[in-house]
Amino acid sequence: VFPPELRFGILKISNRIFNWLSSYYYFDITEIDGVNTNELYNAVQLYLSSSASITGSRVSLTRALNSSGFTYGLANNDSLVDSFNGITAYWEHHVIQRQSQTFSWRPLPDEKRGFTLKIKKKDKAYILKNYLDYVMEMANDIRRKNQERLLYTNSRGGSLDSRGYPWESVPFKHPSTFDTLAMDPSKKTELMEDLRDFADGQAFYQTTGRAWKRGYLLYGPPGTGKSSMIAAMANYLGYDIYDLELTEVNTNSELRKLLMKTTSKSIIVIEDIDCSVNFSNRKKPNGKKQFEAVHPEMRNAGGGGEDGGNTITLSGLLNFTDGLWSCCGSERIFVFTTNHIEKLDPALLRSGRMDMHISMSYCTFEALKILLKNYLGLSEGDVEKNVLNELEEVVDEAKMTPADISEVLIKNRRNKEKAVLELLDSFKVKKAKKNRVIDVEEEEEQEKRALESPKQGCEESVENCIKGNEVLEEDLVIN
Ligand SMILES: Nc1ncnc2c1ncn2[C@@H]1O[C@H](COP(=O)(O)OP(=O)(O)OP(=O)(O)O)[C@@H](O)[C@H]1O
Ligand SMILES: [Mg+2]
Repeated sequence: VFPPELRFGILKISNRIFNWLSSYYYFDITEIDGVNTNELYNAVQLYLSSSASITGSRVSLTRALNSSGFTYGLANNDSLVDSFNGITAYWEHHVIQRQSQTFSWRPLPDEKRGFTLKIKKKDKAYILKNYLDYVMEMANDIRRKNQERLLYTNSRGGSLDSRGYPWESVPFKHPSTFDTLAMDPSKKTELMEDLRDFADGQAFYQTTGRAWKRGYLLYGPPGTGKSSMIAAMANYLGYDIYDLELTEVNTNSELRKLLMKTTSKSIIVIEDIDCSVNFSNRKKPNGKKQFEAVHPEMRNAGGGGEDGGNTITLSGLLNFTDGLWSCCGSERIFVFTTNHIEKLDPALLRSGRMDMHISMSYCTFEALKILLKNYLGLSEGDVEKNVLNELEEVVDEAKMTPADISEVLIKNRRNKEKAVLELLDSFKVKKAKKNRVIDVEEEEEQEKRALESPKQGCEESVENCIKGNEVLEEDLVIN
């Protein structure tokens, strides 16, 4: 009816009248907010997935690759009513096909998704203040209760996915727990208490003005349970794991972006930190510390600035764990692992950065008892007294890792007695080998000393002689 030039104006006016007459407010929660993924969208989806199953509305069912459970979701373009403290909230899910893009800096998903929340105007203040916080909290709870934790990796390098996310994730299902971890019980209890204090310590961190984060350095020989310990930590606290592959990160700013995209209640892991970075090249000619990632192109790319050049610098890594950027989220744990703690820069080790240094070492008798219980179901009383005594005698000197021991136990697990005896044999063989090596080394050392001694004596006498002359000369000058 109306001419085209009037249509837009009339639509605008009619919208205003409608809004004025309507007793409802509408809030749009889109999946992608500008360039970033909207966390509220994901939370609403998860929260409604629990309510949708109750009200019997139409739901969409998904099961992610490798996932152990189904995820319910509000079906496309479906709606649902939820009530919160006597207030009614209407949710609607929109899915619109996106028009084909001619040009975009970043590819966007084919569908544009979002939720619309409809609430009475009089409830606006209350809903905005309490309800949305409640939705976020419930979503976090649901995720934790599902026991479905995620393991994230940045193996794609610096490239982002269609939702602007640099991390890829898979469901995390490592079965390691503190019960299955063989280590000194007192150390284990100390660590578990520390983790619990951290997770419950929001108020403490707030009052002391500290960022709510904690750093752990796990060090020790290969096969002593460092990676298993990280899995146990994640399972104990119900946190996600971000496994940061430093060799895939090209610059400090990329590192910072990765950090910004991690969520709270997570463990950020850098495994084998001494191998991911080139320590031979830490000192720049001008004396500044350089911390180049071992990356073929980067080695050729050369220096770069202290920050933001072509390489990751030590200061970039320190900022990542301890600087202002490290608290862009909260409740985060940093874990570094290494086989060679002596190779690490002291700046990385100081408290505040790595709050706890945990040594994972060769199997002790206490740890052995845990392995026997877990692998063979044998308690201390089930093993013959003399065998147990022998095990206790040799275990420390044998210097076997829990990984070596678990191999012997797995191989013989059908016959428990044989498994224990074979383990004892392995201990003895290992101990004997070690003693032989020590004997040979000592012999070699003695031979070397014998060969060097006349020469040493000669050199010493020459030195003394020179010194004597110097003294004489000095005396002469003084006189
Ligand atoms: N302390 C331990 N308690 C129980 N099992 C262990 C322990 N240490 C090692 N294992 C077993 O040995 C295997 C290897 O352990 P893990 O990968 O945790 O060692 P790591 O210290 O991370 O080694 P690396 O330094 O080579 O990365 C695991 O599958 C685990 O079953
Ligand atoms: Mg490991």
